[in-house]
Amino acid sequence: MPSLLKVNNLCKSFKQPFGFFGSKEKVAFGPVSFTLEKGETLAVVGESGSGKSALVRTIAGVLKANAGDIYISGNSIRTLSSQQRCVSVRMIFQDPSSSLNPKMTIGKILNAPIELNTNLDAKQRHQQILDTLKLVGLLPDYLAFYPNMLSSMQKHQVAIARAMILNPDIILVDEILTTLDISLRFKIVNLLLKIQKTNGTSYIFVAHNMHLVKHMSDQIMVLHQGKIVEKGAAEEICDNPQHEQTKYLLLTHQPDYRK
Ligand SMILES: Nc1ncnc2c1ncn2[C@@H]1O[C@H](COP(=O)(O)OP(=O)(O)OP(=O)(O)O)[C@@H](O)[C@H]1O
Repeated sequence: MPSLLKVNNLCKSFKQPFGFFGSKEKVAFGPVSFTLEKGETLAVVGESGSGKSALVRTIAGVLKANAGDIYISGNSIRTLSSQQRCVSVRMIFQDPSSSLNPKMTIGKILNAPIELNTNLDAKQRHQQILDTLKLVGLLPDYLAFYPNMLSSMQKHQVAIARAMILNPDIILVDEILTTLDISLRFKIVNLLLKIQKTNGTSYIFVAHNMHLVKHMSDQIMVLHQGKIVEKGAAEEICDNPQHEQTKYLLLTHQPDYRK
């Protein structure tokens, strides 16, 4: 049986201005290869600029790869329509506060992806929105609220609801915990784990901090200057790191409860 997600020799580089008229290629990451199975969490860790966000943005289709292939359940994403891709893979962006449109109510924010990507009628869409709000622990009253009326925690819950609204197989989570204090971080991690248990969702979880992801990930992949320098079972990587960069990340980020 094919893996839920297979990433094969994926590469991304950006053109940067060089000299007066020239340009040069800046490699963001690659070549990167890995697989992700149903219900599994892969943490992508690395120092700032190591290519983590560019990698998940490329998998989400926000950025176009320069080379390599992505397969979902054995199908190349080149053969999938943008709707099929949206239903399979959703992304939660780095800062939920700025990624929620301040001019739209929560109801409209959650309705947009279903209206764009499914044939459900208004009643069915409303029911799906209510079910998803319940899944993330928000009351139906929030449908009429605007993002500026929500706490930081509630904005994160809405961002998770927006990612879950189409019940995707894979959610890409790009460093959403950095703006939260420790107790809220654990609440969000617990919410993501609860959703994974009930819906069988797979996560690719981008983080700086290895201690934070140790207990919520099945695998950890360490990126350094765009290359995978270490990859394996989360406990094994944290307890017995082999690469200097992994050792450095473990040393520089102490467990959160000690901060
Ligand atoms: N839109 C862009 N244009 C040009 N270069 C970019 C662009 N996006 C990223 N890069 C470059 O690609 C490299 C990887 O960036 P990326 O944002 O993926 O790193 P990161 O590991 O997610 O860092 P951070 O943890 O700080 O978010 C960096 O050198 C960055 O400057």
